[in-house]
Amino acid sequence: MSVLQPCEVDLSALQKWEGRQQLKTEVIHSRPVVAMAATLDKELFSSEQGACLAPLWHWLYFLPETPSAGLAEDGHPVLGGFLPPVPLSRRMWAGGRLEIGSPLRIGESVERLSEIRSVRYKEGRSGPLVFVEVHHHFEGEHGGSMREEHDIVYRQPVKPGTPGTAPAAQQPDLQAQWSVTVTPDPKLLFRYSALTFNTHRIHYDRSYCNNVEGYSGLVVHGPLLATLLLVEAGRAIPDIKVLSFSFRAVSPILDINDFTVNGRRDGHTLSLWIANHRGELAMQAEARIR
Ligand SMILES: C/C(=C\C(=O)SCCNC(=O)CCNC(=O)[C@H](O)C(C)(C)COP(=O)(O)OP(=O)(O)OC[C@H]1O[C@@H](n2cnc3c(N)ncnc32)[C@H](O)[C@@H]1OP(=O)(O)O)C(=O)O
Repeated sequence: MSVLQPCEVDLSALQKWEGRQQLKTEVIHSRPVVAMAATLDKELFSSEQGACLAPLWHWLYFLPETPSAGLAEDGHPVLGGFLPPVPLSRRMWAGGRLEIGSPLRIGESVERLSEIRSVRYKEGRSGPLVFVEVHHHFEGEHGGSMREEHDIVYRQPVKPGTPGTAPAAQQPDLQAQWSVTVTPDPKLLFRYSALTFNTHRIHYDRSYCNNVEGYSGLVVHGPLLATLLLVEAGRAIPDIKVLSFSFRAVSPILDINDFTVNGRRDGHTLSLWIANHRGELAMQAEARIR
């Protein structure tokens, strides 16, 4: 039986995608690591053959291969292939969880098995939401092993030219031991979109972003914010080994203001967060370290 949600989302039709799988194999080449380090002005990570890939830098691999003719208006591949055809048009990266059994290594050939784990409908304070949870299992030829759960959220469209409903503001409840201010300029956003072959127009097309998706500035990539959390943690506490990482993007960071990358360590736990220019929480994360 078809279940229609208040915003006309036929959830049971979308849930037919649950269990769908995709298998890809790729060699972890050094070039993306060199380019990402240049983008962040950091020389922290080795790009030598056999070196461990920094946590979250695997997002520079297994990139989409959809031809331009197969892209939707928002720049993402047209839905209905691997991902279900959710009828809410505003996609965002909502969060994720990562368990690192053994880090992937540069030069290693890695197999990634992806599966649509669940499609869920929720009524959020900002409107109807559909969450698609995708699981990835990475196995490298030299023992690299990671499990990842990725939450993608779809939000309802806004009336062209009007601002969308913003999620409620929250204040971080922790005292930072380190805090770094970042200016999200167009060069940073362009380079991260290029490095991840991400055509989503909310990250580079200001007129589309303002007038179609209703954000008052370009949206900084969630995976870039998460990556910065661990890069700055690594600078604050050298030689940490990340065993697991989980994060949730609670409010968008826009390129019209600076933001801060914050963290603190309590034993084997890192509490990490991104705050906007008003000090409000935009992303919260936790890492287990050794
Ligand atoms: C790459 C890429 C895209 C991007 O990078 S987009 C930029 C990064 N992402 C963001 O900026 C997302 C920021 N978050 C939000 O805007 C809001 O959190 C969101 C997702 C619109 C939801 O806000 P609401 O205020 O409407 O939601 P509620 O707090 O009322 O919660 C309703 C239920 O949803 C669950 N939930 C909320 N947020 C998340 C989340 N981030 N992850 C998982 N689940 C979430 C919440 O727990 C509530 O569930 P209940 O079961 O308790 O009802 C690219 O596209 O590739």
